[in-house]
Amino acid sequence: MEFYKYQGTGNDFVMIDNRNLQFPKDKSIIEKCCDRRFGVGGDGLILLENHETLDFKMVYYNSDGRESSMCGNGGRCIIAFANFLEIFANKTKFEAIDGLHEGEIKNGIVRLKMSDVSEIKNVENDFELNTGSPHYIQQVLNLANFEVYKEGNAIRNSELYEKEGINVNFVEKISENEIFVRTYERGVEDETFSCGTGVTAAALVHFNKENTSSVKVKTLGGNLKISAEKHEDSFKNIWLEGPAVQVFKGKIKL
Ligand SMILES: N[C@@H](CCC[C@H](N)C(=O)O)C(=O)O
Repeated sequence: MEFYKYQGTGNDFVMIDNRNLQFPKDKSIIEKCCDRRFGVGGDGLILLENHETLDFKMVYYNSDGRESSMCGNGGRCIIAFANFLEIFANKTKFEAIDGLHEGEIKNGIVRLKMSDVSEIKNVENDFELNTGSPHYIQQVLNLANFEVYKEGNAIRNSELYEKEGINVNFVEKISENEIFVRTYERGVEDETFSCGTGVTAAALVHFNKENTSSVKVKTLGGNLKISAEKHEDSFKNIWLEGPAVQVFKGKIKL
């Protein structure tokens, strides 16, 4: 079966055109495709499928082989893939697990409209919110030397989150206009180079504190940009923007 590999700021995905519904949605096959030693390797696997009224449908699996909630970088990568497949030229609308998304592509930069966010909860000095996937936000200093795996794994497996899991983001403010984010991802159970729904969550917490509406986000895999509109306690018109690149293509032996 033909596959493509995409990366969005280092968050990497096995991408499959499943418009003919030929891909076997089997946990162990997906897990093996994402395995970096026994398979192609990726933080997740994404299927592009037909949709009755929109341009396409996105089906996302974490590297543990389980279908999961929304993936922001994966959403940007599937927009680049749909553009490559000539499903649309500049602007698109597609369905993902959290609902309808809009997307745009120009000069290799992909913009994805995220779901509205209605609530940011305080958890002691930290925050919890859902940007299509559940996220925990902790602000730290000296993030470059922070033990993301150890601390992220402890929060993700704490009594509060152990059952459903959560993605854990550590955030350092660089300036009013720039933050640095590192993420421990649920379902990968490791730090990834970037997490789109995670940087979006970190940006919304930053907007609340700084009273701003746009921020540049540095991740281990590159830079992203988030903008949003605040309406009382909720955020709307949230856009995640950055590069999404096709890396190679090949054939998977199933
Ligand atoms: N890499 C993602 C997040 C993917 C989903 C996450 N692992 C979960 O299970 O919640 C992103 O870019 O948003």
